[in-house]
Amino acid sequence: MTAKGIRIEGVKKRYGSGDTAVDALKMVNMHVAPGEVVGLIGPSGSGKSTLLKCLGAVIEPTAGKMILGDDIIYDDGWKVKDLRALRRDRIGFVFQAPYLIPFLDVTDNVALLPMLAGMPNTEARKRAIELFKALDVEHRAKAMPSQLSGGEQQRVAIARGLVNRPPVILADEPTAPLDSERALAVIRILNDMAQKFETAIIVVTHDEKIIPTFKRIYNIREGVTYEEEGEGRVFK
Ligand SMILES: Nc1ncnc2c1ncn2[C@@H]1O[C@H](COP(=O)(O)OP(=O)(O)OP(=O)(O)O)[C@@H](O)[C@H]1O
Repeated sequence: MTAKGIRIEGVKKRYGSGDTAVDALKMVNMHVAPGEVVGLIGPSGSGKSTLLKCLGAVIEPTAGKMILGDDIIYDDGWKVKDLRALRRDRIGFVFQAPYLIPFLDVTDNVALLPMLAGMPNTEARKRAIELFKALDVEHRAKAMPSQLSGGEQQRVAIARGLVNRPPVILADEPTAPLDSERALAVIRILNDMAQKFETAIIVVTHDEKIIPTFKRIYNIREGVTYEEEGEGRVFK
């Protein structure tokens, strides 16, 4: 058992109340160690988005415990005062679409988040460029988002997810629009970044192309998580 990374114990989420109540999460147990990338899979309506929203402190669970690093962030109620800072500094998000701001160059797109956290512009841009080096898009640092290919835009979006050095990254269908080769490249990058920055990464996916790459998978069915061993095919 690791103290770091993310640990979820007995998390439940009920939407609404009375006759119309929906128990979207009935029993969620998960742990993801620093440096690990796990898959979260499950049929439509099984609770994947609800779980990501709880983990990302976007909605409040109904019960259970969530531990981030050494801190209990939720225990039948939020245990951190500033949820905005928690989302900004300790959780990185990567979505299916890159959602880059079209009128900022790609470096500013990534530097914006540390700047919101109070980092001076030059330092924030420097940090963005360091990530671009690791992600092999440094040569595009001054380009506008519309001048980048889809795969390059997704790498910039990954840099944005990593830039505040969060201990956890939540990736929601990050490879859905990509072909096989690019999808596997994104997974390889996420694995490299997880190890380099000791990040715990959760990838929600339906993408058959990448499911065999995970060493560990959480399968969620009707709001209950089941841990499974994955094939870990590419990264054995
Ligand atoms: N805001 C809400 N109010 C009431 N019920 C909700 C709400 N959001 C989701 N649900 C219900 O909770 C259950 C889980 O939904 P959720 O969106 O988490 O599933 P999912 O696994 O992400 O599905 P998909 O793969 O289709 O996106 C579903 O029955 C859904 O109808």
